[in-house]
Amino acid sequence: MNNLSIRDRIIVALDVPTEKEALDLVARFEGELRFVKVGMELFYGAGYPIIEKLQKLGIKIFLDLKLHDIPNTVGRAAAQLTKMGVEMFNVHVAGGIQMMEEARNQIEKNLAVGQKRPLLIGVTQLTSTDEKILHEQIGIPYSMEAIVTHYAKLAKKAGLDGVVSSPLDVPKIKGACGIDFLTVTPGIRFLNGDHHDQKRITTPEQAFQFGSDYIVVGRMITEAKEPAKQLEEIVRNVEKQILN
Ligand SMILES: O=c1ccn([C@@H]2O[C@H](COP(=O)(O)O)[C@@H](O)[C@H]2O)c(=O)[nH]1
Repeated sequence: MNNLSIRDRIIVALDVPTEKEALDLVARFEGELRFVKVGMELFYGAGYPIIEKLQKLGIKIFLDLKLHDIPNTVGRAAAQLTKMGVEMFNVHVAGGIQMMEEARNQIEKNLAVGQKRPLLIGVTQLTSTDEKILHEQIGIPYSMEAIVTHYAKLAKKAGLDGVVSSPLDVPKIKGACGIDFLTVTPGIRFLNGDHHDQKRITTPEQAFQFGSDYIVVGRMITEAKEPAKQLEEIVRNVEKQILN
C-alpha cells in the first residue's frame, strides 16, 4: 500500500466519553501513538475541541461517525467534517452511490488551500455481524463474502478511497477492487482473549497477513493494564512475523 511503518498503521480506538479521559489515555502512550479513532462516543461527548487537541499533539485522526442519510444531508455533513482537517472519515456504503458521491464531491469543494484531502472510507458490513445475523435479522440473503465484495465495489465506483471491513474480507476486496484500494480493519483480537461483541475477528498478525492497510484496535489495547506495552507488543510481533 505505502511505506508506512506498522506502528503508523495501527489506529487505536479512543472509545471513552470525555476529553479528559481521552487525553489521559493518550498520555499513557508517551508520544508513541500515531493514529487514533475518534468515534461517536467521544465526538458526541467532547465535540470538536478534542479533534483540535489531538491534532496539536501531532496525532492523526480517523473520525469514525459512519454517516448514513440522504445524499444532501451526508454531503453537507461531509463538508463540515472536511473543515476539521482529519486524516480520514467514513460513510455507510449501504446509503448508496449517490450518497457516497455527494460526500466525495463536498470534500473536494470544501478543501482549504493546501489542505491534504481527507480519505473517504465506506463501511461495508459491521464486524459485529456474521452471516446468521445478516440472513435472520437484517434480511440480506447473500453470503457475507458476496455482500462485502459488492459493497466494496460500490464504494470504489463512487470514488471512495477504501472500505472498513473485517480483515477476513481483505483478500476478496483487494482482488475485486485492486491492491491500492484501502482496507481499514477493526475486529482485532488475541485468539484466546475476550471477543466482546465482535464476530468476524483475526489477530493483528493475521490482519496484516491478509493485507489490511490499517488495523483499528480498541479494547484489546485500551483496557490492558499497560496500554503502551500492549501496543508495543503488537508492533513487535507483527514486525517479527513480517521479517520471517
Ligand atoms: O465494522 C466495524 C466498524 C467499526 N468498528 C469500530 O472499531 C472499534 C473496535 O473496537 P474494539 O474495542 O477493538 O472492538 C470500535 O471503535 C468500533 O466502533 C468496528 O468494530 N467494526
